[in-house]
Amino acid sequence: MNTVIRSQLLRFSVGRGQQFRFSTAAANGNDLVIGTVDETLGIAMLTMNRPPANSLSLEMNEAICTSLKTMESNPKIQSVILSSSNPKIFSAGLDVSELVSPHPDRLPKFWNSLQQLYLDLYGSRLAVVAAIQGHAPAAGCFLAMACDYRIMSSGDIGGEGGGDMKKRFVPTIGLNETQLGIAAPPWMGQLLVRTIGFRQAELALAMGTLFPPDRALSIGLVDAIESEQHGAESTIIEGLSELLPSISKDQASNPLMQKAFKQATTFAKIPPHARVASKLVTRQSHIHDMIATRDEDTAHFCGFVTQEAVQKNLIAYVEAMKSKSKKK
Ligand SMILES: CCCCCCCC/C=C\C=C\CC(=O)SCCNC(=O)CCNC(=O)[C@H](O)C(C)(C)COP(=O)(O)OP(=O)(O)OC[C@H]1O[C@@H](n2cnc3c(N)ncnc32)[C@H](O)[C@@H]1OP(=O)(O)O
Repeated sequence: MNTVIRSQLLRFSVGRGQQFRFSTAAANGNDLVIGTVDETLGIAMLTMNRPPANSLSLEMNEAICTSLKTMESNPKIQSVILSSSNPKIFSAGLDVSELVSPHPDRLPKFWNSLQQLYLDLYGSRLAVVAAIQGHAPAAGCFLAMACDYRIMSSGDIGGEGGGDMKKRFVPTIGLNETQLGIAAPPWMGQLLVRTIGFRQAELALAMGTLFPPDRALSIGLVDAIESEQHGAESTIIEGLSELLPSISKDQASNPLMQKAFKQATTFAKIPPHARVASKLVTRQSHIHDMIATRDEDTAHFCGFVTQEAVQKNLIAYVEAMKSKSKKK
C-alpha cells in the first residue's frame, strides 16, 4: 500500500518494501528535486529537476538542502547520488536572474541559501557521489566539488545534427565566473584550490576555464569519466532501476549512472563512523571558517553584485545568453 504524506515543502510517497520516494515541491507545484531512498542498500538518489538548466535559485538551494537533510535523518542511509534530470546539464550554476537587478531583501536571503547549501553538502554525514552527465559551469562546478566523488560523462552521448556531420556533445566543468565579469566567491575559489591544487586553480580562476572531461580528469577536478553509451539490457545492475525516479528510468543502462551507483554502494559499505570522522579531518576547519565569516561574506557579495559596473556586465551576459538560446 502506498501512503502519501503531504507537508508544505515535502511530499513523501512511501512505496513498496524498503523504498521511499519524496519530492520537494516548488511554488508552482513542479518538483525541483526528486529523492528516492533504498534502505536495504543504504543508498539514496537526489535528482535535480529545475528546467531548463537546473540553475540555483533561492528555492532550488532550499529544496536541495531540505532533501539532503531528510535523507541524512534516516540512519539506514549512508550515501547519495546527486544527479540531474537533464542529460546535458548537471547545473548551469546560479540562476542569473537572482543576480540581475536584485530585490534588496531577497539578495541576502538568496546568498544565505547558497552558503547553507555549501555547509550542508560539503559537511554532510552522507558520502555524496556526483553523477555529472552534462555541463557544470560556475556554481554547477561548486556543487560537484562539494561532493565526495565526481564521475563525469565523457560526452560521447549520441550527438546533434545527424548523419556524418554529427556534432559531438562535450560537457564542460569549471569556475568560469571571470568570463562573466565577476569573481568566484572566495570560498568557492578555495574549494577549487583544495580540489585541484594551488597553481592549477590560480590559472583556472584567472582564465575562467571550463574543462572538457579528459582535462578535468587529468587535473583531478573529477575522479572518473565514463561513456554514456547505454549498454544492453542485460547489463542493468540490480537496485539501480528501483532507485531512479520515474522521469529518469531510461538511465538504468547508462554506464555513468551504473558507475555512480557502484561507487555509492562502495561508500555505503565503509564503517560510517570512520568514514564521517575522516571526512571531518579534511573539511571541518573550512566549514568553521565559512560559519565564522558568513555575515561578512553576505555583505561582500551584496555589495559586489549591486555595483553598477557588475550589473552592466551581468545584464550584457544574460542578454547574450538569451539571444544564443533564441537562435537555436
Ligand atoms: C570582495 C569579494 C566579493 C566576492 C563576491 C563574489 C560574487 C560572486 C557572484 C556570483 C557568483 C556566481 C556564480 C555563478 O554560478 S553565475 C552563473 C554562471 N553560469 C553560467 O555562466 C552558465 C550559463 N549557461 C550556459 O553556459 C549554458 O546554458 C550551458 C549550461 C552550457 C548549457 O548550454 P545549452 O545546452 O546550449 O543551453 P542554453 O544555453 O540554450 O540554455 C538553456 C536555457 O537555460 C537558461 N539558462 C542557462 N544558464 C542559466 C543560468 N545560469 N541561470 C538562468 N538561466 C539559465 C538559458 O537562458 C536557456 O533558457 P531559455 O531556453 O528559456 O532561453
